[in-house]
Amino acid sequence: MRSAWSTHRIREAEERVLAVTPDGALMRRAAWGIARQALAMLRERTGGVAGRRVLLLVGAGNNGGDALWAGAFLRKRAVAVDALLLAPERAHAEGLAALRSAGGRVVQAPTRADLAVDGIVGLSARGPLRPAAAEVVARLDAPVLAVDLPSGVDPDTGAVDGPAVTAAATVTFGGCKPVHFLAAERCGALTLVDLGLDLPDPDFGVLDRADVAAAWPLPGADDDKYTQGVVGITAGSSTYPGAAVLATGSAVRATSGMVRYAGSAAEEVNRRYPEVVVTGSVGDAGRVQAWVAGPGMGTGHPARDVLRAVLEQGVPVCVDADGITLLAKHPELWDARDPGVPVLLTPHDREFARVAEPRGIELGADRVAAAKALAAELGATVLLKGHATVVAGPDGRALVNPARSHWLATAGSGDVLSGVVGALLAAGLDPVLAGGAAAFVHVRAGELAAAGAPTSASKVVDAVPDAIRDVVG
Ligand SMILES: NC(=O)C1=CN([C@@H]2O[C@H](COP(=O)(O)OP(=O)(O)OC[C@H]3O[C@@H](n4cnc5c(N)ncnc54)[C@H](O)[C@@H]3O)[C@@H](O)[C@H]2O)[C@@H](O)CC1
Ligand SMILES: [K+]
Repeated sequence: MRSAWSTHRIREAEERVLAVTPDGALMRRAAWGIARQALAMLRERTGGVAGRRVLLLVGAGNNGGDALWAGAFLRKRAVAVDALLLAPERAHAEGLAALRSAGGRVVQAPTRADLAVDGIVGLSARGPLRPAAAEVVARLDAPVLAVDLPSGVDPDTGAVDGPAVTAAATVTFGGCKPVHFLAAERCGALTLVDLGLDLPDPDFGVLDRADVAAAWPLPGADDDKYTQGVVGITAGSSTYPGAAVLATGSAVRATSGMVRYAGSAAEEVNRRYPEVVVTGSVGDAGRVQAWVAGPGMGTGHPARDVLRAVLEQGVPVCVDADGITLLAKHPELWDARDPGVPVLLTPHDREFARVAEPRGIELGADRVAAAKALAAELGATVLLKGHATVVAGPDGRALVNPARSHWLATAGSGDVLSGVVGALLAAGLDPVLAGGAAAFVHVRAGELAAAGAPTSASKVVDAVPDAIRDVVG
């Protein structure tokens, strides 16, 4: 698992190491990491390094200092290095001296380059690129290697509110920052240079394939259809039977355990998935180990009563879509649950706001903080959908799942996710891990279904087994 720390935590840890490290040693280690990556990129793109051209974009602080030192190292490999100083009077003095004495040039306007190094702004970045930097960046045609993070993107939230760098690669130092996962597409390939920092618990973790494989429940020799966890789905309505078919189908594809469906779309569900045991109501459904409630179920009083019946059953519940709206409209529904039993909400932004705003929690740029605050307030796990999905538990733990493509932005995609979450909750996974692993497999299924062209939620459902195979295989 990779982890991310907000900038103030990285800074505190850096200061402890700086206090016991010779002056400039940390910066030179960081700069050497940049130089190595630059050499690798030059080799890969141009077949060599000697005589290739690198343009350094140098801002006012230590981020620019890193770039200047990296330029000095590159000169030693006979790379031609030009430095464009965006705040000449505040450029890092030692770094500039090192570059000059290694034969680097200071230029007044961008020069032709095989690679640009973005040392405009790093940990202290606030807001988008200022106009002078924005103009230079807009005119670049070389690939960009970002020092620490792509300038103009908020380091702690990944928010982009104006001109910003899109890097082909980023080299960061000491520990990853939230931007690296919340705006992964701006960072390109990420490398971490170890600075020997003693870091506290991270702000959030990022599951990799091996973590999801280790967590994914696989049937053993002694398992039957009941022991792997029975999933109950209550979803759909006469207006929206499709949501029931998608969520149920996705649970069927995600587990070899049993799936039950309770609701008014029983016939449609059974026609498509004969292996599902269907009934008209939650009360008649029989025992399940977890429920998924909400997709397309409506927001009227009958749906409210169904949700209450589900919450009263004392098993983990994934509440999605209309279920979330019902919880916002009828906060007393929370009283129906046993507080010791996990509830996992899977809101998109508008659903999140419906539940959070009456409780004084705003969904601002810091999506991780907002999801954590709502999870703590509700005593429930919150999976906030978005380009990067955030899963926050009531105990302060959080996971982020960066998306790698946009194909999952399609109608019914959320119903598919909730079915996978349900399968994992029924198997007994911790809800934060269930949310994180489900989001991971959901993204993979989306990629497989799309294969580079628009797809549909039904196709994503069908791709779930391939996605699981791809992860656990
Ligand atoms: N602290 C350390 O020990 C280390 C720091 N390192 C580098 O130092 C960086 C942090 O350096 P600094 O704290 O000096 O600050 P930065 O270099 O991030 O920023 C410098 C100044 O830029 C200005 N600025 C802020 N937002 C801007 C924007 N949008 N457009 C233009 N200018 C803006 C501000 O005046 C800010 O003080 C890290 O990102 C990393 O690259 C590395 O050398 C490793 C060691
Ligand atoms: K930067």
